[in-house]
Amino acid sequence: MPTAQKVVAPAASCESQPTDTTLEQLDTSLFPVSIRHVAGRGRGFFATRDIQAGETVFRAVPLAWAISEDWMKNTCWWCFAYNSRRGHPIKAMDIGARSKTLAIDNLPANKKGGRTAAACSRPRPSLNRYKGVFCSLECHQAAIAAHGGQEKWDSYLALLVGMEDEIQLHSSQVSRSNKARVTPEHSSSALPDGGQPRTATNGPDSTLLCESGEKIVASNYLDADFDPDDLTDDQLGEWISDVWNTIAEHGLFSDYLPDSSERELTRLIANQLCLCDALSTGRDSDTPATDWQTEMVISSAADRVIAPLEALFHVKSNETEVLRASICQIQLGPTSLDGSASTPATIAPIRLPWRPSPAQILQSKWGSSLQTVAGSYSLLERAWKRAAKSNQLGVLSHARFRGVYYREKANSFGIWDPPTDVLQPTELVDRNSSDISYDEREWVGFSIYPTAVYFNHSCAPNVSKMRHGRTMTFASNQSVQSGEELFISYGSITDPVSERRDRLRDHFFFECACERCIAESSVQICTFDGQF
Ligand SMILES: C[S@@+](CC[C@H](N)C(=O)[O-])C[C@H]1O[C@@H](n2cnc3c(N)ncnc32)[C@H](O)[C@@H]1O
Repeated sequence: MPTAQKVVAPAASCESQPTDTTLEQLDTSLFPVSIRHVAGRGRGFFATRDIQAGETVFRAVPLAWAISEDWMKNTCWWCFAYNSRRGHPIKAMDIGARSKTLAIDNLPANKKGGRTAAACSRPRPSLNRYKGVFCSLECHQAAIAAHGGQEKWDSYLALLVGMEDEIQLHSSQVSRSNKARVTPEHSSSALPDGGQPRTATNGPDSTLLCESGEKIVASNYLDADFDPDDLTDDQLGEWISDVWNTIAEHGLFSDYLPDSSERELTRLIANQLCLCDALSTGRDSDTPATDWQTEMVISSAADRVIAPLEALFHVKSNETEVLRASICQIQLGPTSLDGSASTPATIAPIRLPWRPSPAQILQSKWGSSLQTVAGSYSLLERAWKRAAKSNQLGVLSHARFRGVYYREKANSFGIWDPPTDVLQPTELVDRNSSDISYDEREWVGFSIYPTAVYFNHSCAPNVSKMRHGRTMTFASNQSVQSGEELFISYGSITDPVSERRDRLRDHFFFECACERCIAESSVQICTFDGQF
């Protein structure tokens, strides 16, 4: 999301690979669509009958969302109504709750503003307020209901305030450096090499410094037969989970201050976790994921959303891809934790060769790629602990956090004002006509529409999106024949092919293989058949 959030993006991603039979079950008589598997693109929406231009083909309500930090006072937290000039009248924190539960710790202050002695060992009361607003009392009530009642809503606000407090605290502490540092207990003295900084390794020809000070040519220690692709996502997921246990236990990356777009994503994750818990109350957590997907599509027709809570625990392929890409580098780390550094890392098929120490994680190149996500998790975890009545918030774990993070990273919809798709049907006729510029619209946040995850992208889409309040409606912008695939666009489509494809790669991590790109490209396009 950090890079992708200013782009109109689709929700996406399902982590389990359902069979085609299951996908066919997603047919719903309420919309003229079914979801099928298509070679090269994973799943997609298909027309189940001839569709006229302008017909509604699908509708979705959001599961979670985050309002941009810049427009919090101007955008209704519930219905996304945007008022650029005056903002909205009802402030989330003015309605009763602040004095009761929002202060992180309602400590008595003495007359000079200091705290009493008894209070000194306790956390400071919050100086921050959550800036979110509502356009009406109805929206405010709807938000409370969605969270499962006043107490849970107040706790959620306390969490957001806790995040502000942590950000403020860290801004002052980390203003000089936004990089993760090795804290004393995990510092260089804990390194197997006795404090020598280890050379970052870049690949088979890199060197690293061992305990003995001896430089090892890493390529000597690579198993020539090893192929990271031989490891399944589950195998990698197990190892990733181990590493994250170390990260969480030792509070690694807590020095890292996420930037504003990462904070927005972190707020969205907080929102999703709290809403999921509220929505899941009383549900059978053993319900298979595919049944949840079916239910999600059907409930979408009734403008309801249900929470695919247990789906968060499946390892996401984009998370394992990150590891797979740098797996050779990881194996080049200090070869053992017991000091037998000259023993080459052996590659076990199921478990990777070593569980890195905190210092090794901090210093490894792969570890630094975790900085953003682990730093954001650490921020949320601290805020979670700070929040009054945090037991009302449900459970925060790195598995849940990672589940949402990797699932939604590139798969949210931008919330724009005005709320229409940039591309209108008439503009499709003449692709040379100037696009309504994204600059003419305001990006006020982003949201997750889990039932709309199956729309694939085309640079000549036959479906346009229109947001009505929080509901996203998908309508055909041309006539579509039964059996044809329905495509939306994931952003502006008026750029030249190379720019369009670069943007999709950078923001959504795939090579566009739409018909228009193929027709306009001289290069061979590789397609992807997997799924997030
Ligand atoms: C929002 S998801 C769409 C649903 C997805 N096909 C699935 O099965 O989960 C976006 C993903 O679909 C695939 N995709 C969508 N449009 C594509 C296109 N034009 N060319 C290639 N792959 C595409 C990419 O893998 C992309 O990451």
